[in-house]
Amino acid sequence: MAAQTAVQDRQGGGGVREREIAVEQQHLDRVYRRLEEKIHEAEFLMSDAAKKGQAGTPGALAERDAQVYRAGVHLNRLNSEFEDFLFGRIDLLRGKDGKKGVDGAFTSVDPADDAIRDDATADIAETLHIGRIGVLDTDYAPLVIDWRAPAAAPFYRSTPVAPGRVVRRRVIRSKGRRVLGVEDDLLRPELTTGLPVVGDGALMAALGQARTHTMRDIVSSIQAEQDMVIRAPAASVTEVTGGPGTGKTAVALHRAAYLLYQDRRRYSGGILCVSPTPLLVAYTEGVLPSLGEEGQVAIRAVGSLVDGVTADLYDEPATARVKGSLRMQKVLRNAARGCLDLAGGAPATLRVVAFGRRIELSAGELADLRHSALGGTAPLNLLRPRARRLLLDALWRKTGRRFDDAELAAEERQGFDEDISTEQDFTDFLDAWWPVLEPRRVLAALADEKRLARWARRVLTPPEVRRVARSLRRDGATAHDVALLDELDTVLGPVPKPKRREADPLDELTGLDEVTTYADRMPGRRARSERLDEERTEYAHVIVDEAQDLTPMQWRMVGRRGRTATWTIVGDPAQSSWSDVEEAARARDEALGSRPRRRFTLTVNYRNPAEIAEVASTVLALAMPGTQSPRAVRSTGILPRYEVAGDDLGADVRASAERLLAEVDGTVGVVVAMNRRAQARGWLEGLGERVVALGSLEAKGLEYDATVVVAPAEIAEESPAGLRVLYVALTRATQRLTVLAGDRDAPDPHGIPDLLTPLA
Ligand SMILES: Nc1ncnc2c1ncn2[C@@H]1O[C@H](COP(=O)(O)OP(=O)(O)OP(=O)(O)O)[C@@H](O)[C@H]1O
Repeated sequence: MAAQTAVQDRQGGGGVREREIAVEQQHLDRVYRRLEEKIHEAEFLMSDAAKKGQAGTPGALAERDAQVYRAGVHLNRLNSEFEDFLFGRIDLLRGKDGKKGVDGAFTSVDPADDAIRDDATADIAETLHIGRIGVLDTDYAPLVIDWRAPAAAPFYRSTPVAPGRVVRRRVIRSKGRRVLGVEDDLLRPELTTGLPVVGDGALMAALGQARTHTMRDIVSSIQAEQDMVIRAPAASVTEVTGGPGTGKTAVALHRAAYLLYQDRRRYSGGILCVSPTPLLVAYTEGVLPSLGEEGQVAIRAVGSLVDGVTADLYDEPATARVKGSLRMQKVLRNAARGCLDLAGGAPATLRVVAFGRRIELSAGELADLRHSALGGTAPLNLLRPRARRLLLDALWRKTGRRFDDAELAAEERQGFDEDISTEQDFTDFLDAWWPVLEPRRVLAALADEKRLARWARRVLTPPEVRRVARSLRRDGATAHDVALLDELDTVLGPVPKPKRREADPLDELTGLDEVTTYADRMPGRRARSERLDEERTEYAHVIVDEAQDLTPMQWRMVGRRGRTATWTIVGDPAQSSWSDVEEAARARDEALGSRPRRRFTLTVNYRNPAEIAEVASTVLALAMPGTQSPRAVRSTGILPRYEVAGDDLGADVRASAERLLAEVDGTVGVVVAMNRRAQARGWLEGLGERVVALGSLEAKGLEYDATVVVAPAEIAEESPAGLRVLYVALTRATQRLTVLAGDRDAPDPHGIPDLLTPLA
């Protein structure tokens, strides 16, 4: 019966949709009335706190700060204009144990034994609305359940196969205070409950929407296998693999929001999310604020993990391979030591005057001293005091002074040390002989091929040396250089800072760990929050997106930021642009140590229609034979278009892009080989903001309504991992794909390049 009702309503039976929208509107109105009351309460608390500001005793001030903090956070969240503050509803059968949890909802997942009568009728015992934050009514009944609360889990987890207590799942679409639509999924179609069912389900509605240049959250349509990952306990390492479009990035970001909700105090230590490119950071960084979370999560490109450096260049694949390999550790250690000699200006000998006569350390003696100072593994800048001491010891020995009385000897020695070490000649010598080294200076020194060859002897081959030196002579840095700088930071140790200025009174004001969102937004405190962000080098949780692309040296860099952290790592080996997959896997193991890992696999492709996924899978079969493609969740009936470029590649690319712009409402991405990036931008000039040109490596993680993949063979031949990079390029479109064969492709009579032709 109910199933029949559903069918009728999906076919647009009467005013059911309008009636159901009106029902949800009523609920939303009630929620907003309650929110307004709570905003007034929070405002009252704020002004009350301001009055206490005049009280003056330390206890009152601390209480005031805590109160201002709490009220501010609250007010901020309430005032945020969420496009769809309330987005879900579940109608449930009576639960097994009839117990309620702290959020006011029944806790049992399973229906009571007698919840369903013999004639397959049942009553709805509980209706829960799900939203971005929880709201309780004056009588503590839940008006809205936070999507991360345990009571909201069935909204995401229930499936027709395992529905639990859920009879109907509804996604509510609203804008501001207006409900615009509802989409229902009936999870127990066999039951008669009298619930109307409207629409075709929320997932398909979400997937069909036009894309913009920023990622949307998926909070209203998270699927069961994704929910398992999002809510997995934060123990040690959570590893998620899955093909393109399976929601790995989305899931990782929602997990960050979930972890903060679960244990805000623990994660006040910060969550770091590492992304492969600045483009992917820009694409994803709006998701957490839309989930009501910001402040505690830093999303950074792997090339922006070291303060003061931004990677704005790319390395050729062969250079990246060398710079990313673990062999660079040895080269950098040699270089750091070598740089002690390079600083220049240190006289060959050290001469000082003591006790009225000259004393001198010869070049040979100095070399021995340096050798013994360097024994051990401490960072070079931290060895400077030791080097200074060894110099003073050696000079003292040269004075030939002997004392029978130990106390007198110690006194004399102390006087000697003070005299010598304040002498200009000695301090100048020390600065030149054991200079304080900065990572950038050492890295710059590697640009000299002869020097690098010396430091890399028996570690890198001559062609490798040439490549690395040449790449470092450019102005700017790559994401691989940033990992080298970070390694050097460890090899060299901290650069002694000039004396600290007076303590900032704000440092004392916020004893609370959760300085956070509210404090960040207070005018005048911005500078402090930025400073905190800069100073934070260790995090409580580290998320690595596109983990398959981190080089061993980058793993070391990221690993240093999460020594005591829990981890979420998402990636897909089939999309790796790193040529030595095994070396990267070893480095990952080293970064993660022996922490236990919990593994998940996502299996459904939500991005590409089946028609596009099929083309991509032919390339996957070449790139990683035997790898399973994820199952595309929908099909559009629109086949990829194949074209063959003529003499003017640029004009053909532009024409393809123009055609796609006319066919889709949202974005168009044009993917070219890395060395054509600038050229491609020129081809698309004037076509507007909906279209972008991307180098193959820049396309990682992004998506567009439509894409043009230009000259597949060029992309595939760019590097040893080229076929995997091409696989990435082919999996970016949500609706339409055009493949434009170039010079190096061998298209068949239908224009299909040989690389994209299924193997016989
Ligand atoms: N449950 C869902 N509901 C709605 N949209 C979803 C869902 N899961 C994923 N998507 C959408 O599918 C697209 C792909 O998601 P995402 O970028 O997170 O995938 P990915 O696995 O990281 O892909 P890739 O490996 O290609 O980078 C996004 O547009 C995302 O919003």
